[in-house]
Amino acid sequence: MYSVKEAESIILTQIQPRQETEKVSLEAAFGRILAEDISSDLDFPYWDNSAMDGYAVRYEDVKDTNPENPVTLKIIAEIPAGKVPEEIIQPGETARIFTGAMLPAGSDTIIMQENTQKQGERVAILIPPEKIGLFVRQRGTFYRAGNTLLKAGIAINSPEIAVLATAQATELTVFSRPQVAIFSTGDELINPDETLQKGQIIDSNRYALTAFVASLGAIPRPLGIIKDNPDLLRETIRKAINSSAIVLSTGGVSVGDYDYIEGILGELGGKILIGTVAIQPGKPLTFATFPNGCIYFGIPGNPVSALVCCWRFVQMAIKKLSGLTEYQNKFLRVVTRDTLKSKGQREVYLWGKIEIIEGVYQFQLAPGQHNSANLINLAGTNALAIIPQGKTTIQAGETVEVMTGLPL
Ligand SMILES: Nc1nc2c(c(=O)[nH]1)N[C@H]1C(S)=C(S)[C@@H](COP(=O)(O)OP(=O)(O)OC[C@H]3O[C@@H](n4cnc5c(N)ncnc54)[C@H](O)[C@@H]3O)O[C@H]1N2
Ligand code: MOO
Ligand SMILES: [Mg+2]
Repeated sequence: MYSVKEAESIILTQIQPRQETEKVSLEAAFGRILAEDISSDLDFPYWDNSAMDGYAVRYEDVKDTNPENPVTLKIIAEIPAGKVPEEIIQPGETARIFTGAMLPAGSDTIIMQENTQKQGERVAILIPPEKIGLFVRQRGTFYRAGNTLLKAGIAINSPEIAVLATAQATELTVFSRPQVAIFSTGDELINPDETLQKGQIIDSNRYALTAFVASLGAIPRPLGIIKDNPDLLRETIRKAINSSAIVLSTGGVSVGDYDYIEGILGELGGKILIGTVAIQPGKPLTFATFPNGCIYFGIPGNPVSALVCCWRFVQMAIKKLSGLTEYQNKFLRVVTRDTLKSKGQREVYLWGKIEIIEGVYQFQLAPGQHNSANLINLAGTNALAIIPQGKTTIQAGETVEVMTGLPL
């Protein structure tokens, strides 16, 4: 049995970022992972421009002005945004200017309108600027042409979309989304639209895992419920490993007589690198690789175990494979409002919520039973509190390590 850290390292070692890329338009780039470094041949700002509606002045002219005896300047031009100024500001002159408009030659400072008083063709500058260059957005001060703007391996969200638009990257190269096959195993399972007969269980894992995979930007390929029948399982697994980058099955990985997954993976040429992990819930996690590069996660069937394994292990695997540079899980140390208990044998993950209470993050256990079959109180959670192996109690008020960012 591997520790959680050992299992994490075994899994990550096997996963290489995919090489397949595709071109997408800027409009279709949101949520994708950039596969090329982006740079621009434009400085940003593109040219010196005004940060305020006001007057473009020479600092020398106005630095000693005051409200009692203001300097007045002759207005020789009006420069709205978009206009290229032709006039050169000489001593004693100014130009009316608006936010975003190009600075006229000769001027070096902007006086905001509120600190002036217009007097026909002239304007009185009532308050001196604190420094030369005030309210001028100088060319190239945010970005110099030719440098890297965005690095390959980042997720494209709204801020990156703005940068890409400004860099005129109307078509860009992103990593293509990996396909993830998903199926549930078990004779007892039925689909949610079927009538429950005695002894049966409604398949929730397939739906949970499909949503989980989609939330990571990969393409889920749900393959349904497969009976605990070695021939059916073998055929399904064979097809899945030949058509997907990652395969996720749930159930059939423990020590029961109907737990066939591990044996079949071996028969099909899979290399089983993990059979059990000292994690609760989720101990019978199976991890295997195939010669064609396919990665297989045999995930325990209990619904909470299934999602905890996905969050702890499959999440980073999908992220790394998808090309994301930041694929590691995120951990925080926060105060727990509840006392957290463990038998001490495995690393225990308790589901709950981190909430901001009086401005500080705190962890609160999900109410109800903490049982790996209780998927009901998993709803609404956003974090897993971790009790290290060997530790039995973390008292309310103490700090606990919490894994955040669950893609629910
Ligand atoms: N003798 C032992 N028994 C068990 C052990 C053990 O170490 N020794 N480990 C337990 C742990 S921990 C877990 S977790 C489960 C894992 O079991 P399997 O992965 O083999 O899964 P199944 O036996 O097929 O099912 C377990 C449980 O989960 C329900 N299930 C299965 N699939 C679904 C689904 N798609 N949707 C909803 N619920 C599902 C299934 O009905 C069972 O109740 O083994 C323990 N046993
Ligand atoms: O490890 Mo199992 O996943 O507790 O139910
Ligand atoms: Mg079983």
